[in-house]
Amino acid sequence: MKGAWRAADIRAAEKALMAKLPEGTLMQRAAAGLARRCAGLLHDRFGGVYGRRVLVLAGSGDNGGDAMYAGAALARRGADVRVIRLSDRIHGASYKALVAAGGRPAPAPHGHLDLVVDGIVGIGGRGALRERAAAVVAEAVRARAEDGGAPVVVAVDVPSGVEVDTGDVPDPAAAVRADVTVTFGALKPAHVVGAAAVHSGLVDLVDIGLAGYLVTRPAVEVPDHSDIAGWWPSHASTDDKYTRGVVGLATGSDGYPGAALLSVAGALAGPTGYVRYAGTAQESVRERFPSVVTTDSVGAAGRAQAWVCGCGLGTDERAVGELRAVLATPVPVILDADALTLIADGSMAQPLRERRAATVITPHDREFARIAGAEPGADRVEAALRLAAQMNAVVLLKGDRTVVAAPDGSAFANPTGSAALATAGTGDVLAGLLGSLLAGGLPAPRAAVAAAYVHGLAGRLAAEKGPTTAVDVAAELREAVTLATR
Ligand SMILES: NC(=O)C1=CN([C@@H]2O[C@H](COP(=O)(O)OP(=O)(O)OC[C@H]3O[C@@H](n4cnc5c(N)ncnc54)[C@H](OP(=O)(O)O)[C@@H]3O)[C@@H](O)[C@H]2O)[C@@H](O)CC1
Ligand SMILES: [K+]
Repeated sequence: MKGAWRAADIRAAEKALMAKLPEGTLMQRAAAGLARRCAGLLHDRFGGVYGRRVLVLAGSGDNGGDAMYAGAALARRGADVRVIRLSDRIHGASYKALVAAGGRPAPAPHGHLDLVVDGIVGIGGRGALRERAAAVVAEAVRARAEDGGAPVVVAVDVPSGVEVDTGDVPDPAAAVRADVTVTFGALKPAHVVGAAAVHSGLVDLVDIGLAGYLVTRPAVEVPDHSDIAGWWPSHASTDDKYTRGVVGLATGSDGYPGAALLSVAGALAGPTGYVRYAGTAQESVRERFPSVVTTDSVGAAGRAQAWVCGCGLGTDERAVGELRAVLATPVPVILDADALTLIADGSMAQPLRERRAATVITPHDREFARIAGAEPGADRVEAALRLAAQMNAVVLLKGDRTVVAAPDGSAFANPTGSAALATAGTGDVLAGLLGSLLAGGLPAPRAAVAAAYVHGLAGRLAAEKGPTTAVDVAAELREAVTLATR
């Protein structure tokens, strides 16, 4: 698990570390790491640094300082380095070093470029880029498009124009879109959540010795393969289908039988051996998945270790009764889609409050708004945490980088998201998989994180093969589980 810290926490750690080091050491470490990464990229793409055309965009703070010191290092290796100074007040020592190494000031982006180094703003940036910087970024984007996608864009610490602490991008047209972001000391939320995560491109973390000085809890954590593999319920040879956990699905309706099938497909790819389906789509479920035991209602189904409720369930009287039956069970419950619509008017407040086992809700932004009264807004992590605390439930807030927030204040960002998942029915697959993980005994936050991770991988695998439907995502789940858990 990697943590991401907000700017204030990074600054506090930096201060504590700097107190033990000679002045300027951290910037030298950061700039050296940045120069190394830039040289590596030039080497990979163009075979070397010598003669390559590099443009440094330098803002008024230390972010510009990092960029100009790195530019100086590249100039010393023979690169043709120009710098656009975006403020009258720029980091003096690094500018001098750059000029001494052969770098030259430039008024505007001009001609063919191989590499742009974005040192406009780092963790000191606030709001959308100011006019001058925004104009240069827009001009660089236009020139890049005309030049067939060249140059490579490297953001220093964060892509300029994003909100570091939230991952929001107030003006996407005027924010840098990086191929690679070279960041220092620790990840920041902008690298892992919201639109800013997409603007960051590949994120490369340079160690500057900060780790031991980050004493606060990270704002958000990011799982990797080893977390998922470590958490995934393993099967002892003595397990039978019951000890592996039974997941119950109260999903689908006459109007939406497909949602039942997709949620079952998701559940079958999880670690549990036994899936019970309770609903009006029993016939299609049995036909398509003969191993699933079906009944027409939650009341008639036997026991389960977790219930999934809502995907395609509808919002009629019958659906309300099924939701009440699910909420009354003493086991973990996932509320998705129509179940979220049904709880939005507050009519289920009491049964929800009375639950002792975990509740997980899986809203997209509009469903979130129905429950919370407003869309998540700029700070998706904070919004999800607030709702989690308010409802005493784990919130899985869907998005390009799905956020999982728990009532204990922990928050996670899923790194495997894919735009391919923004298509009808993928949420049903996710809910089924999540149900299986809960029935398999994972604590709710981990189950939600692991389900989002594997589901995201499946989305990517499906997208590699062409236009993606929820059926394609379900079909890739087994492969995704194998990849994530080995
Ligand atoms: N922390 C660490 O461990 C290390 C940090 N290091 C580096 O330092 C960086 C932080 O440097 P920093 O504090 O000087 O701030 P930074 O991000 O350069 O920009 C602030 C300036 O930008 C301006 N500005 C603000 N918003 C703006 C906007 N929307 N549009 C346009 N301009 C805007 C604002 O101007 P002002 O409001 O003052 O006019 C302010 O002066 C950090 O990201 C990393 O690269 C490494 O060297 C070593 C280890
Ligand atoms: K930057």
